[in-house]
Amino acid sequence: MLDWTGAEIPRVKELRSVSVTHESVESQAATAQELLDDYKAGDFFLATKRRTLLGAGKAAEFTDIDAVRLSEHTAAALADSPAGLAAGALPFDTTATAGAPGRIVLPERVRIAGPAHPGVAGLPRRTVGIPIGSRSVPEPARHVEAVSRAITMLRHRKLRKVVLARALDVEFADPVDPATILHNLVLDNANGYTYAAGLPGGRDLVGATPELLISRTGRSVLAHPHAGSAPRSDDPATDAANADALLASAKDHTEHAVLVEAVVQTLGPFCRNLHVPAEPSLVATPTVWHLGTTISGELIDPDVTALRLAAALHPTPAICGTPTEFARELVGKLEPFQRGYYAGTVGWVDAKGDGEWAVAIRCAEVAGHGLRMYAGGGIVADSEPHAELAETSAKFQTLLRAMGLELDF
Ligand SMILES: C=C(O[C@@H]1C=C(C(=O)O)C=C[C@H]1O)C(=O)O
Repeated sequence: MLDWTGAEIPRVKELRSVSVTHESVESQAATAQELLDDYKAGDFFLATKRRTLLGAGKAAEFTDIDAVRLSEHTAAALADSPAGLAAGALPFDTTATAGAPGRIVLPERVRIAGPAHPGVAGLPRRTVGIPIGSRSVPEPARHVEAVSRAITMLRHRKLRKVVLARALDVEFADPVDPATILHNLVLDNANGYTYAAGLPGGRDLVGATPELLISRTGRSVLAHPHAGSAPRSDDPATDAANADALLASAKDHTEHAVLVEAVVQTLGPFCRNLHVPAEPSLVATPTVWHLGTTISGELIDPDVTALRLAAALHPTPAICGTPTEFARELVGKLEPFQRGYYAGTVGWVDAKGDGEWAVAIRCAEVAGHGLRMYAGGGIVADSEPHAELAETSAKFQTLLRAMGLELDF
């Protein structure tokens, strides 16, 4: 099995100059399907409702634990380079000195096409491979215990919210190609952000998240934080009942309010005219319902890039908790694994500072013959431990479906 925590990752930046081509949809009419077909392990890929982006090759690479420093290096490199765009991933923990570093690449070749859907909808699915073993980390009963411990702390009011996750390892008979998982994820997810990013050590992060951490287009800033979840159901009546129960759930509205408050507080100094709807709305993914709030604002200082905003916001209480430091510490104590890039952020930033950064959830880290999937949920004082376990199972379905796996765990 893989050693998910022990890899020695160099925290140096390297830069070599190569010629870079930045082909946009205007200069080359690539289709989203072509970009998906051309994606290979190590590349950066992002499909959204508006566009499909493929960054291939590596003109320059920056790795740094400190997300703000990484955003500054990236902005400086983009100013001096014909690359036009940088893309990559930040880990969950951007404070751990020995943890996984953020990794930003200036690709040698960037290609942008229109949205993948509806064009890809009829494509055949790909077969990911034959699984030979799986393991829940921790055992489901231990996750329930961890949630119970967190609830005790929440009731003592040291904490308002904490997000606890569990992992699922799957090992295959043959090496896993992230391209096959990405292909199926793109087919399954017409909305949201379907992504792949090369990681240090030759691994790949692949996933489909509904959640936008931040986007910047000129002075226009958008965040779409999510908190509050309920499973989808194949039975329309149950599905609608689950959505109604979520909209009526005081616990889920509390989880959501803590998140929106934190996002608004962080964006406040960067933006004017922040618009925050009074109530969240329902977001549908193929596997989970969520509560989401679209927050928009106008950037005060145009030099603040999308990546700099992502560095300021991350980690939000959607994936960490409140207060941040205490929640992060508790996550480290209660989860028996390092999150790595799960619950980090993936995205791109261009030379103007525009970009999109999505919350890296509903994902797997792929390496060699195996992969590790992650799913978590926000816990507040009136959470119920077994319901939290069920919530993580529903969230695993995004990846399990894409891999054609029906696992009971
Ligand atoms: C942490 C995850 O999801 C986050 C937690 C949510 C919740 O607690 O309701 C909802 C959406 C995400 O912000 C995950 O999918 O692993």
